[in-house]
Amino acid sequence: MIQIPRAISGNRTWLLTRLVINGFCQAAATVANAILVEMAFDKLITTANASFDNKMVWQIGLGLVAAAIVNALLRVMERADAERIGQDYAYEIRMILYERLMSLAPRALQNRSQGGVMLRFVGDLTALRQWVSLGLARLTVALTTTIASLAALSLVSSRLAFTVGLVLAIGALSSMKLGGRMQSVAKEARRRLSNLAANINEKVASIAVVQVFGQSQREKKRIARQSRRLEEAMVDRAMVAGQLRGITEGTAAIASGAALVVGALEVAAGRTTPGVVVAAMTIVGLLVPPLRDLGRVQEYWHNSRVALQKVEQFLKTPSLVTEQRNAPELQLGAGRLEFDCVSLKGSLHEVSAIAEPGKIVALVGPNGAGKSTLLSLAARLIDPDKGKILLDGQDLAKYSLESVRRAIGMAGPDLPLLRGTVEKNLRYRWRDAPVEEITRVRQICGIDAVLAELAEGEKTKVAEGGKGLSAGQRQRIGLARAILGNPPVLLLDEVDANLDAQATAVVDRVLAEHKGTVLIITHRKERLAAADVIWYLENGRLVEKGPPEVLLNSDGPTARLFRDSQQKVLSA
Ligand SMILES: Nc1ncnc2c1ncn2[C@@H]1O[C@H](COP(=O)(O)OP(=O)(O)OP(=O)(O)O)[C@@H](O)[C@H]1O
Repeated sequence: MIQIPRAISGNRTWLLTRLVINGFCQAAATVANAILVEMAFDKLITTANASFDNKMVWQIGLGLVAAAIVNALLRVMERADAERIGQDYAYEIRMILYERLMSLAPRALQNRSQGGVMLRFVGDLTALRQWVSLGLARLTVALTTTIASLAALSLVSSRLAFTVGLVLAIGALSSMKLGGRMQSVAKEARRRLSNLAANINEKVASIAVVQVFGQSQREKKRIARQSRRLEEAMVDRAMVAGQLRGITEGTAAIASGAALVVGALEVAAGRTTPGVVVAAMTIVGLLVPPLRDLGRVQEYWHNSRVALQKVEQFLKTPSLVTEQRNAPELQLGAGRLEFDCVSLKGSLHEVSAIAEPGKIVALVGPNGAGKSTLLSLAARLIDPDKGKILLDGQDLAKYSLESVRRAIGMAGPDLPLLRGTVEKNLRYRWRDAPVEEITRVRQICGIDAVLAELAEGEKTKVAEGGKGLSAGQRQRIGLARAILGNPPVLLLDEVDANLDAQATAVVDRVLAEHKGTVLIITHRKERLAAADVIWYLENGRLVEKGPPEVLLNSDGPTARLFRDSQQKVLSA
């Protein structure tokens, strides 16, 4: 199980140390400010008439300006360091999440909502970053500054320091008591945001379904309902956050008042000067901005706990593919692909078959028979529960995933084009492919004809999934992407389903010219003629295998499947 790094570790420990130093420096500037205020009060204001020192006024004035500038600069540095520490933490978790995402089998991800997964990368990371940079970092500096300033004050008047410290401590305790409530409202707000995001994400992806079935109004009502619920949860959260802020602001005001009252008593008792009281109030005044921010720290903390839980849950998703540590590279060979008693729960049962090098195997069978699963196993998009898959005698499970994928080319509806240019998609498998290889692939897949139809040729922009191109154009680019580099094994999943004769001709050309072994899933009888052998699957079992001329002319399940479908077409 991948461990989530601690918020403070590695490089971030140094950044936090810098923040602590910054806190001490802010305390020093605050205390310097307070001392100057005390001097101004005791030496100039209360004795102004006796001996007014013009030079001292200037010195104190300049000192106050210098302290203010230093404080402002320290706040700028603090903000930058706080952001750095939060961004660094978010970066580390983002990379862990991405690595995990890439190690998951597409099938493992299919059971999760896309919106939910997106939220891990956007909302949850924001919550974690906010906690570290706006919560933890702020807390560190504010605590350092407060403790150091109060310690300095206690040297002049311990009673004043104690009074201010006590009020601040009571304020902190009362805001902590609200923590439990904050946790539940933060969780609820997060849950509702997640529901809304998942729904909107799905509607964006399936806009045509909503429109075709005339459900726009119903879906609008659903979004409105979810938005209202989110609004309520957010207002609840804001109310608790407001209460927390009220407590911190009230605490600051009470601390000021308490310093004034206790200071008055101390002055009356002759234990301190009015200047010290004013200095104490100045310190409280300077502590107010950081304390005000602290009101939100708990909110950030609770948001981050919820986010962390979600991130942990995501990291625990079973990957369905396991790569051995330091797995060696698979050696490329002629492309002999062997399934040795392969089983996958719910999909395949003890499938054993060999695709000989350079042969074309047509996978046929009714829907849900396990054909696509067999291709996914060959590409190691999923690992079998039992049995082995061997490529040129090498057990795929023992070799690095990258080297296995280098040996495999794959095309089909589950492998859409990516956002970017046509060229980027063509070269996706091999960025620096030599011109001759690109030319070969372009020729086989009829890419030049596609480019001639596009205004900007290779530079034409493609949206996610290849939107913006016709199904035939997408199919050709997808095929070209798969055969680039001439992989020893080519896996084609219904690449010509529902396409015209021109598109079918492209598949014929690929089958004729590709030198490696090909496994092709097809529901077209004419496609079987090009195959060397047919594997017929049903209910996850390999029921029949043999050359097409034998299987299609026997009374076996393959012949029955095509006879039945033909009859259905004729009677329709
Ligand atoms: N993401 C998934 N999680 C769990 N089981 C799945 C998943 N995808 C498919 N299956 C199951 O695996 C079995 C085989 O499905 P598969 O898609 O391999 O069949 P197929 O022969 O390719 O079907 P079709 O011709 O409809 O594409 C089915 O019972 C299906 O329910």
